[in-house]
Amino acid sequence: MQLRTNVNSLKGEIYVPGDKSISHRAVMFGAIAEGTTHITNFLTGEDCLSTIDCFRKMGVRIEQNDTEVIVEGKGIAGLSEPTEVLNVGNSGTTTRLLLGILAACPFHACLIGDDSIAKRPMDRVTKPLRQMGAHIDGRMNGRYTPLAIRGGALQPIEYVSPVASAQVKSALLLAGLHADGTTTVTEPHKSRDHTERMLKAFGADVHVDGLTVSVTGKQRLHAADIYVPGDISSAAFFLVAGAIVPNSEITLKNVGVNPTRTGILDVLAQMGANVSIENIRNEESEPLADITVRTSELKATEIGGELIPRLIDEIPIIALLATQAEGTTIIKDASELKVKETDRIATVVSELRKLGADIEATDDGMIIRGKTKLRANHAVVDSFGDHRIGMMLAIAACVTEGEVTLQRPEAIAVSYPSFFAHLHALQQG
Ligand SMILES: O=C(O)C1=C[C@@H](OP(=O)(O)O)[C@@H](O)[C@H](O)C1
Ligand SMILES: C=C(OP(=O)(O)O)C(=O)O
Repeated sequence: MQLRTNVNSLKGEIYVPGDKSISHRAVMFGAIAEGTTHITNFLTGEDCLSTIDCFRKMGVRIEQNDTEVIVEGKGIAGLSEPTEVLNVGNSGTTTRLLLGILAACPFHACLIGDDSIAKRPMDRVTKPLRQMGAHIDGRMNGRYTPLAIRGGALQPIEYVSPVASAQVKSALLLAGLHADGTTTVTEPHKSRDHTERMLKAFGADVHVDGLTVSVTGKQRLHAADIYVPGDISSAAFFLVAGAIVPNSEITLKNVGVNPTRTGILDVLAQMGANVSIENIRNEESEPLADITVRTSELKATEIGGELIPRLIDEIPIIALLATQAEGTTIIKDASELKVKETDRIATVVSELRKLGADIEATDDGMIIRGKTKLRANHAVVDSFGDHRIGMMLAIAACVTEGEVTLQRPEAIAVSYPSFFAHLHALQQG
């Protein structure tokens, strides 16, 4: 696909699609709850459709009409043994959270995904789930898909996770809901807390104490109505675009601003971006706001430590932002990037270099020197099948002089099917 380069201005108002993390959870929790769950502003990205497909294969009735979803929950005991393999597609969240649910189900299920999923470590959940009593087998002793699981009676666990991962935390809490006692998970830094918030909305007893979360076992969930806020990880592409493209002003409406997800806003502020956040509402469950960004003079910054889990999926687009900031930006403590849809340290560095960026990989992040005028002489860049790399490159092209072709742009539909429609609308604005 030929990308639009050297864009003069981006102007307008965008409603980014629903949050991916929250959409997955709404379907999963709805499926194992008792009663009918109504979901609005659901993300129709491929990852969330994989989650729906897996639960339908276990006998759950799910009606999906664009962004409206109705889940006929049957309770955990109402799931049935799938006659087909469960295909998680490209979705790490589906794989890991589903394993947590299946650990409590007394039947056999097989999980497969695409080539990217087959490279991502699943032992971070299969090991503790085995300790709780689930029978799991798979390639490389259960490290990689394909995986087979037979769940059943579970013991609780007190788990100290080596990584700040909401997927690990959520998988163990979901298993813990059905164990015989109290399960606790402690993480090194706080990861996104959508599971904790949504379990409460489904009537569960969840206790949060700093970095430790606990659930008592043998709990039942009760159906809830869930409104999914706009995904800040999708908004991030236009927050950066608005800051770096000349003559721009973009308002992003109804964006989720849960504090465990707003690291990107902290970084934009540190770098001097012209961003205003208005109309913050709904703070009890999942807070929302309208965010406006205007073209900005940017300065370099350092990003690491507890900030990393609060912006982990935004690092590719933050790397682009740093190429347009004066000075040296250092991103560290981010080795988790190596086990995402691609090794995002390697793919960000290789593809931005093709556009002339001064960027180098380190063991746990990258170093970016700015400000660089990006230029391309018929460059061919590649998403490598990673949606966030694809979107980052489309925004990079907006500030590049020359011609840029993007390979495998279709990956973007994993989390933001209307991305190019929104980008074009802002170019007309
Ligand atoms: O729980 C979630 O919904 C997610 C958690 C994060 O992964 P990790 O748990 O691996 O950090 C994030 O990168 C992913 O996009 C979604
Ligand atoms: C890492 C991501 O998702 P997942 O782990 O669900 O594949 C992402 O969306 O950037």
